Amino acid sequence: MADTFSLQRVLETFRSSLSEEKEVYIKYYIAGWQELVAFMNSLGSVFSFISKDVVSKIQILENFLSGENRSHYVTIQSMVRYELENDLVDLTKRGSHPESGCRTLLRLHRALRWLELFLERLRTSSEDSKTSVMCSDAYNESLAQHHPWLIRKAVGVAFCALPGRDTFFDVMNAGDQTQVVALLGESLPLIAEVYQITEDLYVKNNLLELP
Ligand SMILES: CCCCCCCC/C=C\CCCCCCCC(=O)N[C@@H](COP(=O)(O)O)[C@H](O)/C=C/CCCCCCCCCCCCC
Repeated sequence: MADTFSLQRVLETFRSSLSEEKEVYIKYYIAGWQELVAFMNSLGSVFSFISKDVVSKIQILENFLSGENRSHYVTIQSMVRYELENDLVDLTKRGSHPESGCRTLLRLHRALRWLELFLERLRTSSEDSKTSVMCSDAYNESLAQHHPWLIRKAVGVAFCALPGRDTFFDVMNAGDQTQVVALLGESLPLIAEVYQITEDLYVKNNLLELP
């Protein structure tokens, strides 16, 4: 991974994650998250409890990708099929498969919705918009529904430490603000498509509430 964050690279990894048949390659999906985590780490230690959680989930998926059953973990679709057909998912309460690929990816999938909502707010924001407000509105509309009170409070504190809008535009390394807005406009439909394909798959298999 390169030293500096680049929104273009995030866009490319999510673009690579979509196959011609509209399946989602896990390898590129987690590569996109790795880029985002690198960005979050650069924001300071107040975010480390969040990045540790994402890194541990990426690690679980990477272990599947390199493990003996790796041929079943090429796409999210093949993973869901394999884990369900072989009873490898705890469906109602955590039991013998507490860290299945399906439940682990579901956590990142919910976070992808947060990212989509946040970036859309950033794209349409004005100069005096606050990143903490955009971030927390996007969070309340998505991930917060799945987090207990304590996590919601800790996340709220972390949001107060976010840099301002101009810094966000700068770190995206995509040129001036007009160019960043254009790139966000290009990235968002792609992120939304990856999100929707995964969402439809999870709905179809009744997997949206995995413990
Ligand atoms: C300029 C570039 C655009 C913005 C780049 C943003 C980079 C963000 C990178 C990562 C986002 C956070 C992803 C969070 C995943 C959370 C997964 C989750 O829900 N985990 C909880 C449930 O897991 P289990 O216990 O069931 O295994 C876990 O309990 C959560 C722990 C930590 C709190 C997670 C809070 C998420 C807040 C999302 C906003 C992040 C703000 C980052 C600011 C840029």
